[in-house]
Formats: sequence, C-alpha cells, structure tokens
Amino acid sequence: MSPDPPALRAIGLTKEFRGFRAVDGVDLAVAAGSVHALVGPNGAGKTTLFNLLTGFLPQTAGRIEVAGVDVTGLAPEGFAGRGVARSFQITSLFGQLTALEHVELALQSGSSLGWKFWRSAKLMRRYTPRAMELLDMVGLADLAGTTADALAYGRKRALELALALALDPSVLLLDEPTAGMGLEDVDRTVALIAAIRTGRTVVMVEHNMSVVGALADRVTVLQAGKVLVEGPYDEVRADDRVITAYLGEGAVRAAH
Ligand SMILES: Nc1ncnc2c1ncn2[C@@H]1O[C@H](COP(=O)(O)OP(=O)(O)OP(=O)(O)O)[C@@H](O)[C@H]1O
Repeated sequence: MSPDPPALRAIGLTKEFRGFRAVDGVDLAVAAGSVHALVGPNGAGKTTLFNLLTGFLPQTAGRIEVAGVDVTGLAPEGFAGRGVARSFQITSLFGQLTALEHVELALQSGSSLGWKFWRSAKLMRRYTPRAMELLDMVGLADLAGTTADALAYGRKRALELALALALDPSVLLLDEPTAGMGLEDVDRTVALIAAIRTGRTVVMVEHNMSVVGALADRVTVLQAGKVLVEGPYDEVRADDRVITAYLGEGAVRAAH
C-alpha cells in the first residue's frame, strides 16, 4: 500500500514581484496530521508562501497539491472547497457584531471568504448550538455576547481561530497565531492549537521559537525565498546554517 500523499505539497513553487523572487523554487511536503512550522528571518518569504498555499496569491511557477490533487491556480474558494482554510485577520472582523454572530455567519456562509450576504436572525439561530461549541473550544463561551470591538487582542485572535474552525478544515493555516500576545495568551493559544490539531493538519508561520518547539512536528526554515533547512525542531534549531541565518556568523562560533 502506498503511503498517504502529503496533506499539502508545494513543488518548485515560485513567486516573483516585478522580477524579484520572494519565493524561489520551494519544495514542501506537509504530512497529513502533522503540525508544520514555517520560520525564517524577516523578508524570508514566509507570508508570500503562506498566501500561495491558500490561493491568495497566484504563483509565478510551480505546483500545489492538496492530498495529492493538483490545485495550482485555484482561487481561495477552491482551496477552501478542498478543506484548506486560513485563520482570519482581525481587520476582517465586524466590530459591532458579537463573537457568537461572527461564528454563526462563518458557519452559515460555509466559507471564510463569503461575508457578502446577510441572513435573518431566525435563520442564524439554527447555527447557534454549533457556534457555541466552537466558542467554547477556543475559550470564548463567556464572551459570546461581546462585540468584536470590545474583545481584548488575545480574545480577538481566539475568535479568528473559531472562524477558521467553523469551516472544519482538514488543513488549517495559521499566520503568526501568537504574534503580539502576552505570555498568558501565548500559553493559551499553544494549548488551543494542541487541542484543535486532532484530526487535521496545521501549517503555521510563527516567529516565537518556544511555540514552534511546543507544537511543530517539522519545521521548514526559509531564507531569501528558498528552503534553507527542513526537519524536526531539535535538529533544525541546532543547525549552524539556521543559527547563521538568524544571528550571523558570530553566533555560530558563540554557540559552540
Ligand atoms: N506585494 C509585493 N510586492 C513586492 N515585493 C514584495 C511583495 N510582498 C512581499 N514582497 C517582498 O518579498 C520578500 C518576502 O516577503 P514576505 O513578507 O513573504 O517575508 P516574510 O518572511 O513573511 O517576512 P516577515 O517575517 O517580515 O513578515 C520581501 O523582500 C518583501 O519585501
């Protein structure tokens, strides 16, 4: 029996911005059921790769597969339709809607992308039980009636996760899930991701190495648009090439 194809795979993926290669021939295979972190110094191409892997940017060259199926060139809706979802950006929350209403809308639209139409409160109520479950999962049950505007930063990020989970994706992509958080929220988010990874594949861009160490099965380090190193966290963090990429030559000498 052949092994399962990667949940998400990039082959020679390349993105040029006016001739500048932000992502340059990246090969990436994210094993089904794994948590895979994308790391690298500023400007390495993480966000661009993330956008390519969710259909938010068209690639210049290369191929993307979801569970072995070619999805190259599909729009974000096409990726979502194949079970690939990304966490929402805070800016896309509607300040005056409650946390519960946000999740109900996400459930109703069936897609993190379709906020276009509005339904009656009565129709929405059919989604309330599942929406409450999702809010409970991310620790927001007590804040279901709070408007997004009134949620603290860490709670907004938790709401973003609930919205992504509303799609029940098989592959969940998280863009810096702990960025800007205090320690307590970071710990809470790590525990949450550890809980929601069950039964799915998670790809995350993350700067915080202790978060990567706590969650990631494998780590891909990008530098100047290319894969510098790929492997388990402990191997990657001890790799001289990675230390140099982050801290410069002197840091490698200091580390030995
Ligand atoms: N729309 C764009 N037009 C032109 N250049 C871009 C565009 N988007 C990204 N770049 C360039 O591509 C390179 C990679 O950027 P990207 O944001 O993907 O890196 P990153 O690893 O996510 O960085 P950071 O950790 O700072 O967020 C950078 O040099 C950036 O200036």
